[in-house]
Amino acid sequence: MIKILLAGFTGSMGQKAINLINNNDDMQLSGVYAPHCTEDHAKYNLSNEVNIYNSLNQITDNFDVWVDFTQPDAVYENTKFAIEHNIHPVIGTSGMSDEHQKELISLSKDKQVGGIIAPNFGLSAVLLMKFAGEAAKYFPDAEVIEMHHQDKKDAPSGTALNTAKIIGQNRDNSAVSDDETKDNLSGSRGGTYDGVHVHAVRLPGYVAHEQVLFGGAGEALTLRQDSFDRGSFMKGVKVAIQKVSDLDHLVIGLENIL
Ligand SMILES: NC(=O)C1=CN([C@@H]2O[C@H](COP(=O)(O)OP(=O)(O)OC[C@H]3O[C@@H](n4cnc5c(N)ncnc54)[C@H](OP(=O)(O)O)[C@@H]3O)[C@@H](O)[C@H]2O)C=CC1
Ligand SMILES: O=C(O)C1=N[C@H](C(=O)O)C[C@H](O)C1
Repeated sequence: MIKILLAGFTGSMGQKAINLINNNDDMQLSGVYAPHCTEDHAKYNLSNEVNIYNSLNQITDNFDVWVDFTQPDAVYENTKFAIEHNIHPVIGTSGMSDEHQKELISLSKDKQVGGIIAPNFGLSAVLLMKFAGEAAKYFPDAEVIEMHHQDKKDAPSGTALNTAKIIGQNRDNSAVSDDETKDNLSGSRGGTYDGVHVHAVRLPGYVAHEQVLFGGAGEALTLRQDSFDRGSFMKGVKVAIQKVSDLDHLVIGLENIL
């Protein structure tokens, strides 16, 4: 039985994760971490046996896996806490800096605690990132457009940043066309990450979507993925919970365990 602590259980993803755990016989939701939540098991689909912890230092029980769907400003501390307490982190929360990721990978190697940070648990997004890396070898000129629901707290998305990083790692940066556009409206060319322009759209009705546009001489290639429902992330979360203890350090990306 995999004993799970879920952080962010009141949120959109947290509620989906509770259903996933409750519907899998090899998983047990043993605790939830929620600094702002007063006890209200029924409202959040929790059985009364599940402990609600309001601060990290209350967490004294043993857990196997820490599932995190919280907020960018909480995720580093949470992941560090999990690794330091020999709990395997399965991290979906976006917004962790490269420096923090590097530090936690190093900590996980020292402690030999396997874990995963997945910028995206959806297969369509994982494949889009893989294909973008391949396309970037032939089309070095590329831009990323991500589109999300209006409640998303961070921009650009973790998936978009990871896509830009993969493009930057796979293309010949000396072959990228010069861009001397004069920005008449600040921000109109988006932000740049590893030299790749990234644009973020926030609109009601959307869930999570991404396009990567590659341009070449007289031709273009467009890659697109759409998550129409948050349930689309749960297959990836399930695999991560089941396989994370096979790892001996923290890895970035679901593709590492598929
Ligand atoms: N990797 C992936 O495939 C996916 C990742 N995500 C990411 O997951 C995260 C959560 O998304 P979503 O569920 O939509 O967001 P929500 O805003 O719906 O939920 C956020 C949750 O985090 C809790 N929370 C807020 N502050 C803290 C804190 N300081 N410490 C611990 N918990 C806190 C909230 O509790 P309260 O309201 O009580 O403060 C709430 O339960 C985001 O970063 C998002 O980008 C989302 C979808 C897929
Ligand atoms: O906030 C979301 O919704 C999502 N966040 C993740 C991200 O920042 O990439 C994954 C997915 O895009 C949904």
